[in-house]
Amino acid sequence: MHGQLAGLRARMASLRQGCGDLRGLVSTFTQSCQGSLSEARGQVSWALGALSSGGPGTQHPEGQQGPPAGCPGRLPELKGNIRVLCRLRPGTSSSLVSVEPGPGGTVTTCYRGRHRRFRLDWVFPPDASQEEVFRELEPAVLSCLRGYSVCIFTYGQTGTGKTYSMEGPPEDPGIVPRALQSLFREMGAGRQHRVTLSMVEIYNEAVRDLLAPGPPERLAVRQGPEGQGGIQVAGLTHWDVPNLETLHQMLKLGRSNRATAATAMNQRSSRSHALVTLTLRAATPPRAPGTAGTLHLVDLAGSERARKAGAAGPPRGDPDGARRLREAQTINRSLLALGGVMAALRAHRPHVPFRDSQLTRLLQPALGPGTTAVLLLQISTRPEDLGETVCSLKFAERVGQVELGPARRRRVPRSSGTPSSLSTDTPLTGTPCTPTPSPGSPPCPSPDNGSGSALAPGEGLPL
Ligand SMILES: Nc1ncnc2c1ncn2[C@@H]1O[C@H](COP(=O)(O)OP(=O)(O)OP(=O)(O)O)[C@@H](O)[C@H]1O
Repeated sequence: MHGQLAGLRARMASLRQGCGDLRGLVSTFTQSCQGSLSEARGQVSWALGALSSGGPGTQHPEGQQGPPAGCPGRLPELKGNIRVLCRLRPGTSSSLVSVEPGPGGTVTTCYRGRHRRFRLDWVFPPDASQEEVFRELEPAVLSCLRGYSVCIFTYGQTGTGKTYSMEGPPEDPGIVPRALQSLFREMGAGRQHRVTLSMVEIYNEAVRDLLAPGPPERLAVRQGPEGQGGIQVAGLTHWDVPNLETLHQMLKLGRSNRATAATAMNQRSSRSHALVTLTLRAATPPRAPGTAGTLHLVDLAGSERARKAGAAGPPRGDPDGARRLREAQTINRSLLALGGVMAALRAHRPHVPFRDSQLTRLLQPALGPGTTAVLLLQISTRPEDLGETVCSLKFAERVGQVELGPARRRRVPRSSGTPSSLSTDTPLTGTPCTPTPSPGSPPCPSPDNGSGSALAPGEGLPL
């Protein structure tokens, strides 16, 4: 009898535990349904309002502004298109390029006697401040805290200000430092999120870990396990970031490891594509699944015509010139591959050639269904750059037609390990650690266990 009673008690306890688990799940599910419903309601009412008042760009009744840019409720985002912002580099102004700045702004060019007008989601004039540019991106950045995947990438001819917009000088910081500050401010002192960072560059088609404890080595990129999608980068280090200060130090370290060189077009030209990935995993109530948002900040190397950039036809025995030429060729090839991917996505082709370059392979999860992507196009107004300015604008206009679908939040099971970097659905592996890097000296991580971390136009683009 005693034995049977003890058995029954144990079964009762386990049933109670099961009931508790179930209650937790039901309550999270209800909350998540309510959140999605109110988001959907907001989208529908905003869309109806915009339709009845004649579409986007029309005046809203007083006090009834549309949802802020980048928020899921915005009308153009019902289809989840890639948003395209355009920033003009300050410098020689020319009557051949004129702009109507602001939302739904335009850039008009006159090239070889032909006028063309490009409409973009937002146009920033040459005197736009770093603050103005970031204000337009901030809602998208903050949505990562709620589990959305956001990718912001800069694109444009060499020397047009991509790194300036992304990083900015210390006295006038750009998107990356502002985004980090904004995220940490939003999380507040009683932080509910675990933040993880990784940083890679693609130099001459080699993927390198900019935050590796030793000298950056070439990392292998491969497809994730069958059926789980995603990309894996073997040996990539992910770092737990305890605070904003540490994050800034790590980014400074990563930037100093990035390949740059002087060219005829830019004294400090980035010779590689740089990808910074932050994963923000929400701490969750017991037994409930959490969310893991991802922010990808991508500073692409600039497209360049080899001759103009001083990289063409190096005299014999000029190793630097030969190196610049090879860099320019690989940069242009990978940007061409990006154009190919965008063209396939735009046309909803069943096969998207993500495998054509390391850049597109790494960007695959960031351009997947349900992600939010923003392209910041940088252009020059100098008459001698006009051909490339028109080329970049054509590229951007077509990118703006790519539909990724309405943004979706990413849910993760409670017990997952290291957050994935560029992946939305790859299993999480690795040994996270809490580094305390000091400027100039690499932090001391426990790199991945070797099984691979989940990573989740120039001339004539094929669009
Ligand atoms: N909005 C701006 N205000 C002030 N200076 C700017 C601005 N945009 C660019 N610059 C300056 O122009 C120069 C080139 O900018 P930057 O290095 O950011 O170009 P890039 O597009 O990243 O070039 P690359 O592709 O060669 O790396 C820098 O000296 C930068 O400070």
